[in-house]
Amino acid sequence: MSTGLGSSVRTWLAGPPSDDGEVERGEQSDELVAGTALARRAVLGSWVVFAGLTVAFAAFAAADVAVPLRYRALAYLGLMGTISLYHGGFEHVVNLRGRGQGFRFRYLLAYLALIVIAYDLFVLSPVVGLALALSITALKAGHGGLAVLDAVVGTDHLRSRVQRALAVAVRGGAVLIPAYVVDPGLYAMYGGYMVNVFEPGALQPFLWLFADPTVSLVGGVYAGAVGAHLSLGGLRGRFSRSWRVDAGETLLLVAFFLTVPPALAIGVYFPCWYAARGTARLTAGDDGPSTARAVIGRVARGGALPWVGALVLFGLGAAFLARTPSSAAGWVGFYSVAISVIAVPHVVVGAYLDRKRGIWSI
Ligand SMILES: CC1=C(/C=C/C(C)=C/C=C/C(C)=C/C=O)C(C)(C)CCC1
Repeated sequence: MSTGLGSSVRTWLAGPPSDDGEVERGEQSDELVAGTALARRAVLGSWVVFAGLTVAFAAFAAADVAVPLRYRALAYLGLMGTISLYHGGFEHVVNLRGRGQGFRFRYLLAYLALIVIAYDLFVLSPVVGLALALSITALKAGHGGLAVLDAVVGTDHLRSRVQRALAVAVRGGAVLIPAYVVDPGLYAMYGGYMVNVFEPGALQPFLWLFADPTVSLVGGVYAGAVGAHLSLGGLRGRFSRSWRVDAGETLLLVAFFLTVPPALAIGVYFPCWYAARGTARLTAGDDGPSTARAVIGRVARGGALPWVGALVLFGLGAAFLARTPSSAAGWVGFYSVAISVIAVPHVVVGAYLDRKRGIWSI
């Protein structure tokens, strides 16, 4: 399409976009990988938080101490509904800055149309909706994570589309698969809460997905993908700095999601990893703000309107629910459906269809 909204997944996988919207192949320029001290500090900060929580939860497990489900669920709802949701809107504000009225209108229209389609999918088949929700969550984490690596650290060890696709799969999969392997029953419970928003019991015929041999198979394939990603990157990038950072982060994410209980882990991941690093990434560009205060001010101003809009939409959704959840974990199910419905256009329109820039542009 000449509108600038056109399929670009393959282009994106080919490498980070350059200023004119084309992709760069092979070696990246120093400017691209330089980032700023601020962006690097945010990356470092995310490592500290994630390593700290991993150690803390490993210690809790060793001491047989469990954080009650209710508090984990409340932490998910609190962190996702504030920082993460706010940042999501801000990504579009940044992306639409300086674009023509016509483009903005088409962007918004495509966004709303996809919300309706994703919602209808949940209504027609909650289990297909759940599969879509999980896929879009992994794609957002995977592609968004790789974009930060492109901008702040560099990805010179990822030499092909296959390697970049593997990086997306491994980073995105980290958000879902380790926790699923550790406690498939808990996953089935949350998945159940998600489908129950539309059709109670819809997950019952699919409980084999949360038992062996499926769990072992999925875990085994994922472990193989992690191994392939790390070894291919190491060999092709000659164990360069970017490979060491990528490998360290990938293993940190896997350890985090193996140790921290799932809803809490996802609730920490999107605000404290995806949003924090995505915001810091902006400072790695030429025209981005360069102090923490300026960055926070810009996010606060830019994200307010879409945040209120999303909260109103979610509020309306909750008000018209046929069955109001009766527990905090039940609300996690509702919120996960709601955020996934808007995450579909977030990723598809905001990244894949936006050929020129996209929410993860540098
Ligand atoms: C809570 C939770 C789940 C679902 C989470 C989802 C679907 C989150 C979506 C987040 C998005 C799209 C964030 C965007 O910023 C699972 C994996 C079923 C089980 C474990 C707990």
